[in-house]
Amino acid sequence: MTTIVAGKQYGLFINGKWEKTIETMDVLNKYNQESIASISVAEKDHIDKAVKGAKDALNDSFSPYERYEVLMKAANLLLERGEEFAQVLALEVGKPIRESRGEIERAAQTLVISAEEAKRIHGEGVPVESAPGSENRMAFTVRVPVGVIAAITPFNVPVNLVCHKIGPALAAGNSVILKPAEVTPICALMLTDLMEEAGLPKGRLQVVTGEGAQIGEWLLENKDVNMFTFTGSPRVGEYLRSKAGLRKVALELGNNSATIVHNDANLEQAASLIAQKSFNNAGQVCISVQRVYVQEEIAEQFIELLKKNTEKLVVGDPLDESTDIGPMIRIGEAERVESWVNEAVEQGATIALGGKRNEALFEPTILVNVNDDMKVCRQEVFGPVVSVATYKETNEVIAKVNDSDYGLQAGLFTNNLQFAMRAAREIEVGGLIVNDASAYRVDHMPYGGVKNSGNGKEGPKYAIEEMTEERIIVINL
Ligand SMILES: NC(=O)C1=CN([C@@H]2O[C@H](COP(=O)(O)OP(=O)(O)OC[C@H]3O[C@@H](n4cnc5c(N)ncnc54)[C@H](O)[C@@H]3O)[C@@H](O)[C@H]2O)C=CC1
Ligand SMILES: O=C(O)[C@H](O)CS(=O)(=O)O
Repeated sequence: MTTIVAGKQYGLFINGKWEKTIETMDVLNKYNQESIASISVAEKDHIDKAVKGAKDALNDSFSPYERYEVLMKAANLLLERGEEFAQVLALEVGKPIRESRGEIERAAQTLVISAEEAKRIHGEGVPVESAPGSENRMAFTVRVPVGVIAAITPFNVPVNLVCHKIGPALAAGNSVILKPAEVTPICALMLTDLMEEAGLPKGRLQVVTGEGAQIGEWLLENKDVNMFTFTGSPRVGEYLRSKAGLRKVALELGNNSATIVHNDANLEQAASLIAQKSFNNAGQVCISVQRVYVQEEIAEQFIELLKKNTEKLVVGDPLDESTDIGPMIRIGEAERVESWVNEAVEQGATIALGGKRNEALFEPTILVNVNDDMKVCRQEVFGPVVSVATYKETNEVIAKVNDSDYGLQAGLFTNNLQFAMRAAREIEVGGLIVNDASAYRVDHMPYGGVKNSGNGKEGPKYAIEEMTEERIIVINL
């Protein structure tokens, strides 16, 4: 185990200082359930001190170019320490080491993109003089930071999704109070050290750890928090929105991602990509492929190819270079997934591959003969299970994909341009990925969903728009 975390107690990061608390929470190695380190548990006064410090920091200048320099330095430091972060990711998330390295590379990219966007924040000229009586006036808009942003992040992608919050927020001139997931907080705490080393001015980033619901309440009560940006479950997202009042709330929530395989698709390509993107991070990715709709006449051939690609995947210790699928975040979550699979079988589904659990490890599982009302289709599995159903024609499959409370991203394998463009218009999602699976994402693209998948867009350029206010300046000459 990497020595940097072994047995360490991490403090809260408030106004540039680490503060340890008497009460602590253990962070577990998700493969063997042993404690790897502990985190401090914030009390209300810590939260209020952090919010005040974040607000006060807004008075200290931090120019766009300085933000660019700090974020670029942070990206370089992250790449230099990539292996350390990857090892900790593998420990605290259970994410296979090869996949963890990929997350670090993406997170550094997210910081670079944020740095570049820091230099491109602008308003526009507004031709007020075209209004009768305004011939002698001129106007333009400017974008100003919203102020203090509370950023709350999920357990599954704890480096890149933290960077998707703090990168754009800092690039736009805000201060951030980060509350990482209590089950996978260590990388965020390591990132905090790194941001300070990169020259981030004191107070611009505050990091608090502890009981999510309790800290959430204290942040909601504090009216000096100007915005909430949340990535996590619809349950919590909806709660935050209901309590935030008139403050901005950006929500990146759940999904039960569908991917369509049409009869003219490249089946080898579809089966390979869907196998990979159904089981990354043990399926704990909100755009992970969960529902596959394959056209009837090619279904048998496709399912065999999907099985062939899936049975190659190695389940095991995330620190082992050969591992493709590590443990789920909790044994309880693996037990939930197991119960959903067993319930689907009782309702008529067939396990084409997998279905077995060993503690927190769950085999990559393919279900067939499913129907859309089974939990494994209707709800968000957030585990290594993909359900394959068939369809006859395009109207039917578009309706099936849209028959969901969620709408984050969907995939469509076809070479039929008319069908692809019709799907682009009619499938109710934030992103349609043609000739790849629903789980495609690069960090500068607009990313966010509709319906219960949330609102707003991430991707630094788009997040910055949400993390700034547009102000018009009119001059009467
Ligand atoms: N749309 C997206 O980009 C993503 C969505 N997700 C979603 O997140 C979920 C899995 O992540 P989890 O961490 O289990 O989600 P979660 O909603 O349980 O927790 C997310 C964060 O919210 C905090 N939290 C919990 N209760 C809270 C409350 N009452 N007030 C304020 N904060 C609270 C937690 O401590 C954690 O930091 C899945 O539903 C998944 O779909 C995960 C990753 C990306
Ligand atoms: O949806 C998630 O879990 C992540 O946003 C997907 S990604 O950013 O890791 O591609």
